[in-house]
Amino acid sequence: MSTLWPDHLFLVGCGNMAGQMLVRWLACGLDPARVTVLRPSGRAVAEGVRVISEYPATLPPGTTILLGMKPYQLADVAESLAPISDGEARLVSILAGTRLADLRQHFPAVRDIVRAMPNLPVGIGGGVTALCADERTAVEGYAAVEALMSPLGLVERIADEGQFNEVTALSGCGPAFLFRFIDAFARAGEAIGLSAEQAARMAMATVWGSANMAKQAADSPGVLADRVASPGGMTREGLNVLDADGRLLKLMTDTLTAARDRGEEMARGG
Ligand SMILES: NC(=O)c1ccc[n+]([C@@H]2O[C@H](COP(=O)([O-])OP(=O)(O)OC[C@H]3O[C@@H](n4cnc5c(N)ncnc54)[C@H](OP(=O)(O)O)[C@@H]3O)[C@@H](O)[C@H]2O)c1
Ligand code: PRO
Repeated sequence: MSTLWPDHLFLVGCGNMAGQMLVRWLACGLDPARVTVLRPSGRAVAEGVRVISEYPATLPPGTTILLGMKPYQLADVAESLAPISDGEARLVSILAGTRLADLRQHFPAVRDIVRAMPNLPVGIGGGVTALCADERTAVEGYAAVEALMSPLGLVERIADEGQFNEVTALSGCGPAFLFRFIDAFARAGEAIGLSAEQAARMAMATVWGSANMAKQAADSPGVLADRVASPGGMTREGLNVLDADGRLLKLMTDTLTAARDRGEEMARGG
């Protein structure tokens, strides 16, 4: 896997999201000596990884920078980071709602800039990472970032950056929606009379088994749902509730629309 890794990886921020990416990279063989994390708290990250809270005077040659702080901090971070980021550095941003054009404006000297949207399950190699680059980014630079993301799970190139907020709503925010679903599923089990612990255990195992089965099956999830439902049986009555007036589909569409629209507001500086 050694060809996956940049000569040096410089993480700006290492919280929930970038932290999970780093966990997976280290588990897959990235040498911690090749990693520097800049975080204001200076809190340790992992054995062998250097943590700093002030910007260095220079970055090592062949550095890939990962922007993993909050989107609104871009201007502040760029003020210190852009002067030490030359054309040899490669920049990857996971900042939600932050366009390639904004990144280019803040880092004019950097040639290879890739916008990425990972999600939290990357930490166990079961994530989704969407990528997008503009024409100024070299083909090899884009491919190198794609290779770096490959141990994290599914990697999808998005040709049209205009779809990046839709992608973020689906896969970037998606784990939150699914965690909420699992929680509600378990609590509904409790509401109809099961113990909280047993309902939580059984809901989780049901979701896990169904997701894995759906991933392997030749048939679509829609067909699989019908296969659970015996004519005139219990499942059909339940599905009728989810399906009435397209209720579940409408709920999910409204959820993704709200998340997508927030990304558009953020891109406008909101
Ligand atoms: N959470 C997700 O599921 C997810 C998914 C995709 C993309 N994202 C994107 O990932 C980014 C981080 O989100 P998160 O959920 O990981 O947030 P988080 O857990 O709050 O992490 C933010 C990180 O930024 C660091 N930081 C704070 N101020 C900084 C500064 N001035 N300069 C440099 N670093 C600074 C923090 O340092 P300390 O550790 O020292 O406090 C922390 O490590 C956001 O841009 C978000 O849009 C998040
Ligand atoms: N977390 C980020 C947010 O909530 C983006 C995807 C997941 O803005």
